[in-house]
Amino acid sequence: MIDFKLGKLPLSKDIETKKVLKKLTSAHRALAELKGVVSSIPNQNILINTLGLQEAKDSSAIENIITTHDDIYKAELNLDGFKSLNAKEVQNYISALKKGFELITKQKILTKNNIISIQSELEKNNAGFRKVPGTALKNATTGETVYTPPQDYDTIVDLMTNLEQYINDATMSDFDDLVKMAIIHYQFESIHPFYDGNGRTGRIINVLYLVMNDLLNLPVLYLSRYIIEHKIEYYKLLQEVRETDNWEKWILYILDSVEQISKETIILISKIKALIFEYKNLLRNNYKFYSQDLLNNLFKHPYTKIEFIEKDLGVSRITAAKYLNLLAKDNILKKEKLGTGNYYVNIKLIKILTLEK
Ligand SMILES: Nc1ncnc2c1ncn2[C@@H]1O[C@H](COP(=O)(O)OP(=O)(O)OP(=O)(O)O)[C@@H](O)[C@H]1O
Repeated sequence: MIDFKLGKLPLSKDIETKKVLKKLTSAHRALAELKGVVSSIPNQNILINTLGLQEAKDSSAIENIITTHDDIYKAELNLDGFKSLNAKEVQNYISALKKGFELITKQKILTKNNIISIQSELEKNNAGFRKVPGTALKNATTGETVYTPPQDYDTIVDLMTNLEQYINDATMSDFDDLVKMAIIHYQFESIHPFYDGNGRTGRIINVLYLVMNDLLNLPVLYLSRYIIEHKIEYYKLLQEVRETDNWEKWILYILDSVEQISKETIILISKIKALIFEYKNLLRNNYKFYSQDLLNNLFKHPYTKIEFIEKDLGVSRITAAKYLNLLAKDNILKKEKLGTGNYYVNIKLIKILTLEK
């Protein structure tokens, strides 16, 4: 382990090398296209839930909290018959993501306290920044300590205050926003301000930063799947910045993740969009009770239930049950039983979500 002291931002050297500038062009192009595709969906908010659940699953998997799609959609139903601790943790991730989005939408800035609220929603505790020393980052295979983050509470607060400034004050550095996102992620993970949840909170900060800088309107670019697929490199490159000041590779890694995931998400959203239109026509032409709210409900909740319909459509329980049962009878939804309750699966949507790369 090298002796390393984490410095404050901004960086004093220029890290926008030729390779980085070249990669920035293609990453931005893909991201801009994603922003456009998202805007073309009639009710974009459904995507936060549907894609957010995917991300919650992937991001939690990096922390070895493994669930299936079936489990996370079941957990969202909150029915008595289903208990899974891991799925509950995944639910906490999505509420932390939504909370973060709400905070930046309202306040337009991402403060230290916002970050604490996000982590607290994720971990369901109020521990805040680390106060007791002893945290060290270890190599998962050998158990060897690779990096000791700041141990002292005042130092952590000081570095987080500096990071807060860097996140919110664009004049502190004229690097491209995607380069800044990579720097912010490195810096946050290196401060490692919490006892737990630093990785997941850091991944939420990434997407919020994109929204704050108008690179996206909604938090729908999730890098976790890329990180899972390139996990060893992820840890190695973070460590290389520290050990050899090798920023270029780290920045290129993040830019490549933005480009690849943008492209994949464009395909996914396009498929969802086509299915929304298919269902819209199908429902509008065949059911008197068609409404935009009903359509949105079926896409916001890949597994839906009577109470969701009651609430979203403002109808009685009996009416909601009648609608869902009719759609199930016509094979538009699949009715399943869980404990004493029923739920209804949008099978075509599930196919898109689960067959997705
Ligand atoms: N050598 C390193 N340098 C900087 N950051 C590191 C290093 N090794 C790990 N990290 C960061 O620490 C995170 C893990 O921290 P922590 O266990 O608190 O978070 P988590 O959300 O619970 O876990 P995970 O990221 O595995 O989901 C990693 O995701 C990574 O971002």
